[in-house]
Amino acid sequence: MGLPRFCPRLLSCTLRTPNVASSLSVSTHLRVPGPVSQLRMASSTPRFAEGEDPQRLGLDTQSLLQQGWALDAEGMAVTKTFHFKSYFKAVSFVNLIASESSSKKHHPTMTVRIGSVDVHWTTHRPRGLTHKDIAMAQHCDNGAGLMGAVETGQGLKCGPSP
Ligand SMILES: C[C@H](O)[C@H](O)[C@H]1CNC2=NC(N)=NC(=O)C2=N1
Repeated sequence: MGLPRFCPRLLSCTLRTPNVASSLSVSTHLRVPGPVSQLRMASSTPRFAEGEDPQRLGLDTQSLLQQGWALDAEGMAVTKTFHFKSYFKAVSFVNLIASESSSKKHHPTMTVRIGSVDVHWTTHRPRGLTHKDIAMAQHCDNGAGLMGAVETGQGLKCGPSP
């Protein structure tokens, strides 16, 4: 098995000044589907659902953002990827969250990979971020600690060992 071959066009992109325009052009070289205008960027402003207390939730949301959570493009969801040393730990984490979701009747979208889990919390009705999303995101952070989550880059990865 040989070394990965570099794409000269991609290399020239990454060597340019790292401003927004160049990172967009790198993304198009990496074949992100759809036009550049549809690229999803994280929002910096949370949008809380009707009936929520933005003052209280605002502080809690800022704490989450400092702990590695991000807002989605519309500011209506919080997302985070948790990394694990084994697939079993990743699935156990999913089950832990699933159990709390069932009891609280509030459910995430989760994508399980061999050594990581993407978690996405939003509220569908009323539409936007609610105290339930914030509480469940905090529960995820606690659960990840219990399951031995590791730093980004330290999780199990698919593919041949080096
Ligand atoms: C009736 C039931 O409790 C509701 O449909 C719940 C189910 N789980 C949910 N989960 C999430 N994430 N958002 C919701 O609005 C939601 N609604």
